[in-house]
Amino acid sequence: MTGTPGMPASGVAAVALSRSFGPRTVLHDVSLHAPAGSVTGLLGANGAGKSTAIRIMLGLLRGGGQTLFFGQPLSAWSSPGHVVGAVLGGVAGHPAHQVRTHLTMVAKGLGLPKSRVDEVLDMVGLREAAGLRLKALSLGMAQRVGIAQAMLGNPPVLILDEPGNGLDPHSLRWLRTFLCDLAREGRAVLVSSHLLPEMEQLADGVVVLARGKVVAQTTMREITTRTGTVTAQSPSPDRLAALVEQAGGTTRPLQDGMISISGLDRFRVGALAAADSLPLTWLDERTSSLEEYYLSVAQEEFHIR
Ligand SMILES: Nc1ncnc2c1ncn2[C@@H]1O[C@H](COP(=O)(O)OP(=O)(O)OP(=O)(O)O)[C@@H](O)[C@H]1O
Repeated sequence: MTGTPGMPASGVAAVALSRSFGPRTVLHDVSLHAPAGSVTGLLGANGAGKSTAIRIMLGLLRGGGQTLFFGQPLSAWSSPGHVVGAVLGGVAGHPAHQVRTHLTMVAKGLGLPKSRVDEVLDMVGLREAAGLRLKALSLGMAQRVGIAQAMLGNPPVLILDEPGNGLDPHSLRWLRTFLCDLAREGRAVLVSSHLLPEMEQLADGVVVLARGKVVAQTTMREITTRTGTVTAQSPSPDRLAALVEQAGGTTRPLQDGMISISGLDRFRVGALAAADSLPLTWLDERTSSLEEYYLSVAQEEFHIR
């Protein structure tokens, strides 16, 4: 594997994706990296460009830029189905075909034995439903069949476009566990979504798209640690505020001698108070949610143009 200078050789990396429909540019210079061994969330409001970016990455839609799968463009791999599995919503098969028939046809196209169909059906917990016709599948079952199909070639990269849409809580939990397990096995999993609480539990890293541009790419760990808020209460709130501000934090008075502190974590605040023999009657730290982070970086989405 040779790779391309400046582009990550692990997982899937897209550089400078762009696309216009007529005079309208809907993707501008979008670059993102979904590393191996983790789940990366591609977040954005309706129309932000998530599906367009994914389709260009998969070579299903023409567009500018380049996408590398483990260092190589998809066209350089002899069998793309063994490199990337895609779940783009629904099952693209004949509605009258049974699940097993459909998957067997796809497996054949990939040069895989019939036994692989049973393996992927077991993987998604659908062995019992193998005889159902595609048109009879519930939304959750259809999503699992789509995932089984994507997993036939045992690809190291899985890309899913809004896989959680319309799923009930059981199916959502199943999906979350399944995708996390795939990532722990070393695969790169890229998932687009606007379900922020769901992504908060699922993703290791996020890329935020707003109006066709990447406005942030970071890890969940960064989000929850960097933007936390500490609340502290002391009999001398002014003294505590002065200590915090001298140490580089910012403070805001609340009710009952409480102050809200940002820029320092609770350990630092506790240590500052102890060093000054200042009693604390309350000390609490609340980490930021993905939703708060998302709204802070993608806030222009809500400006009326
Ligand atoms: N074939 C097309 N012709 C014209 N405009 C299109 C076409 N496909 C997408 N668009 C436009 O491109 C923009 C991005 O669409 P895209 O489907 O990629 O967004 P998205 O983030 O996936 O949104 P959603 O969450 O609603 O699926 C939208 O404004 C959409 O209307």
